[in-house]
Amino acid sequence: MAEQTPMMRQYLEIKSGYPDAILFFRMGDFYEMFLDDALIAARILDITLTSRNKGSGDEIPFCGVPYHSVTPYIAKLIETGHKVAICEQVEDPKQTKGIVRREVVRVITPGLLIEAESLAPDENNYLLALCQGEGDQWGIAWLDLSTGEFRVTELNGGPAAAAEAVCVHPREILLGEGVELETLPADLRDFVTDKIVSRAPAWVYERDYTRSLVCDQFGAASPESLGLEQMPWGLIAAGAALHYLRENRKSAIPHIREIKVYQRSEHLALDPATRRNLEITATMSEGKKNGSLLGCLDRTSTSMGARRLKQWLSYPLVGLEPIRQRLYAVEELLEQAGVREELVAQLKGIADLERLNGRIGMASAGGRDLRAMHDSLQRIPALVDLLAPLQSDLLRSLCTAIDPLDELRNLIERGIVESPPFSLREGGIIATGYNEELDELRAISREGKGFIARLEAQERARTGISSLKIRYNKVFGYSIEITKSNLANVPEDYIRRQTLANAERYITQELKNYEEKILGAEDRICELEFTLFQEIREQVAAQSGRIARTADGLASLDVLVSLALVADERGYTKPQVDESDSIEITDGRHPVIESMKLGERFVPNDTRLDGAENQILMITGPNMAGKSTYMRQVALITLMAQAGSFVPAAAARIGIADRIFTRVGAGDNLARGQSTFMLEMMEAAGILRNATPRSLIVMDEIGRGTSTFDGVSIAWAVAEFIHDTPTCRSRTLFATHYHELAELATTRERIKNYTVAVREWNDQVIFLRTIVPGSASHSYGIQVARLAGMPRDVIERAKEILHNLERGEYEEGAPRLAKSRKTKSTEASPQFTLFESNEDLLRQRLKKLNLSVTTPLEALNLLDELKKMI
Ligand SMILES: Nc1ncnc2c1ncn2[C@@H]1O[C@H](COP(=O)(O)OP(=O)(O)OP(=O)(O)O)[C@@H](O)[C@H]1O
Repeated sequence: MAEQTPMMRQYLEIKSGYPDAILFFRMGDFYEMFLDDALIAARILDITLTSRNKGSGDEIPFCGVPYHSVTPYIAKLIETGHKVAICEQVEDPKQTKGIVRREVVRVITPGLLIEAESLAPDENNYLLALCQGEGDQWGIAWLDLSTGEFRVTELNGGPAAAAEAVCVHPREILLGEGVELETLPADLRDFVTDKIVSRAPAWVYERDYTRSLVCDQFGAASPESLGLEQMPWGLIAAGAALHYLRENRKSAIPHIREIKVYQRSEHLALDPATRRNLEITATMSEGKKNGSLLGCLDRTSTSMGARRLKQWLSYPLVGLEPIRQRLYAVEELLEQAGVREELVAQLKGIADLERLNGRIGMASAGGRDLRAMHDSLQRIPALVDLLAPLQSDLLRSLCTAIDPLDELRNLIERGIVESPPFSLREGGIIATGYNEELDELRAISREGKGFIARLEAQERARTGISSLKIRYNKVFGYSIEITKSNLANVPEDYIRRQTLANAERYITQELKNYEEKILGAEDRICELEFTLFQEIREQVAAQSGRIARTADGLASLDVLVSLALVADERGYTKPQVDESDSIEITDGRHPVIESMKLGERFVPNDTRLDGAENQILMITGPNMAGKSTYMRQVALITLMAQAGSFVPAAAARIGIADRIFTRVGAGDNLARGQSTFMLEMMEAAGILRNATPRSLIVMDEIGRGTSTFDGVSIAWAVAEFIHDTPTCRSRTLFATHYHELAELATTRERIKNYTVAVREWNDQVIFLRTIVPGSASHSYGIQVARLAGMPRDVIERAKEILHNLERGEYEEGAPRLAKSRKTKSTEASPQFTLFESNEDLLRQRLKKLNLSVTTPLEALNLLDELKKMI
């Protein structure tokens, strides 16, 4: 770098402190970027790249954006994963000799965005800090700077930590300097790999330092008083997040006032695969809200409500009482249709108070933000009146939490004009009557303007020049403009100020005097208005705790109203939630498929699951019959009930589940070097390890990713394990194309067979979509292939092959199934035992019998068993 002008030296010095950010270097009305930053920014922002010292061999590439329209440029850089450091001039250039002092006042990172334009209204924007503790303990802290939400927890093991991180869905992840991604547990590494990872210095992850940061931020004497005594790693993660925040934000964050400490066991556990498979908040194929459960249930009126609904569906409850409270509230809002409608009308007029509160707290809110706060608060008294007569505990407590904040509303009403300008520096924000001095200055300015008009008329009369005009211009101030043709009539006391192509501009002493008075007053007005505005904003910020509580109450209210609305429109019913082990659903429907109205009427189905007789429902049935839909519908109804929603069924009793597991379909994870089948087995293994008798498992075609014999053996053994293992014994929906598995119901008392009814007609299959007891005899795969438009020749040939296979015959060049396999494998491997005839099994059973030690009762039982086998 040859050019070392003082300015460039200053730039390089500042830039060296922010190597991983694009430095926006303020120069007058522009932010300039230099060198590599300029190359990156010019490409992403599509702006012109130029260079200093052109042609000298020491060219310095640079580009710039105007300061007043910087937000979209920053947003674009952030969107593409960059950080932006804003470097301002921190002294008045007019008062400075030499180079003006500059400082970075803020670093904007993806996880620390607060600008409304850069944030999706119905999505939180989280920064997640991870800290690995001893014994594979993980501290996780996550915060949304835009709303002030801050949560912390601790988890045992990489998979659990990864599952939580997936659920939080952060925009940015914070790790300690030196923590190599390769050393993270596989699940976490996978999660972190394609995310934006930022680093905090390693020394930050130190107990005393983080402890003091956390206590300081939340005004606590000790971590104990915050409920963090049992979470040493959570505390460090929280402290690291606060450190990062302070380093980058460089200003107070008063709206982050509460730290919510939670345990994973407080919520229905859903592993990442299950969240994906059940399409709870996003569709599997496109990752979109539309088409997911959230999309189907979201009728909220505010962004706060939309975000809260997402949280409720992401974190369903397991506590009976809180679930019931939500359900009672929805029930009351469902019954009170009139109140509900009026609540919706009020809620629709309420802005995003959480984010407004954040911007006000961080002193980045403008006049329009304050006014939006005012207009929202104005709706609260009516809303509270509507809520006051309602009876349910939850609605009553929301009614108390929602605070009309009258004095704040009055303050803004008195202080801020109805439609304030965007800029804070150019006046026009503060209402008349709010401040005496301001009113006086405005009178002077107004008077001055009247004077100008009078002077213009007076000078026209004096000179006889009817085209004479008094003009104002930012550089030259006021002047009298005379066109060239009238110059002969210019009086002697006019002093020339500026020459234009067709005119001359003059000043008079009188005009100069007034100019000073008016412009002086206008400068003072802008200054005073800005000060007054800041004072008002600070007074509002001082109440950020009350605003946060109100916003929180409104968000929950909005969700409850939305749930009631959907329940009403779609005929959902209130589930009876209890601590039994039953799931009993009458006429259940799949909420999303039903709402899509695809042309086919949705056929409702019943479900009965329990720990005594109906633990595992073994569902066989043709392709395309509706097995997956049915199983997902049961899982979704359970999840909805535990989130506090009514459910798509005529009646439902839900014994609370601690976890829902799904093993559905198969997706490759080539990045991790695992095959489809490997992944399927890993997921299944995870389920068998973690499921409890309170869990709900959905197993859809387990084992189909390998050969038939291997697959059926695995499926069989998995079903047996779930049935026989006391610590697992979960309520299970098990769909399979291996019709052999239906045999399990004869030997396992809690396995029941179901199938999806179809009608055969003219070699075609008609799906009736009804789940009935019994098992299917074949899959109708070929008929489905025909429906899918497979060439007729292929269909005919497939039928021929199937026919031969079913008769145990095979022809040269055609597939050989059981026979070929059996001949290859001479020894009876365990999987073949499944297909041995009942006679073989009978023989084996009798062979093992030792009559000398068998009691008469045992003999009788055995006889009974053998009889059942045939
Ligand atoms: N109860 C129902 N009422 C109406 N339509 C249904 C119902 N259940 C499923 N369907 C429709 O049938 C289609 C196939 O359902 P699904 O995928 O559940 O079948 P499947 O038995 O799991 O098939 P496969 O075994 O081939 O995976 C779905 O796309 C859905 O639109």
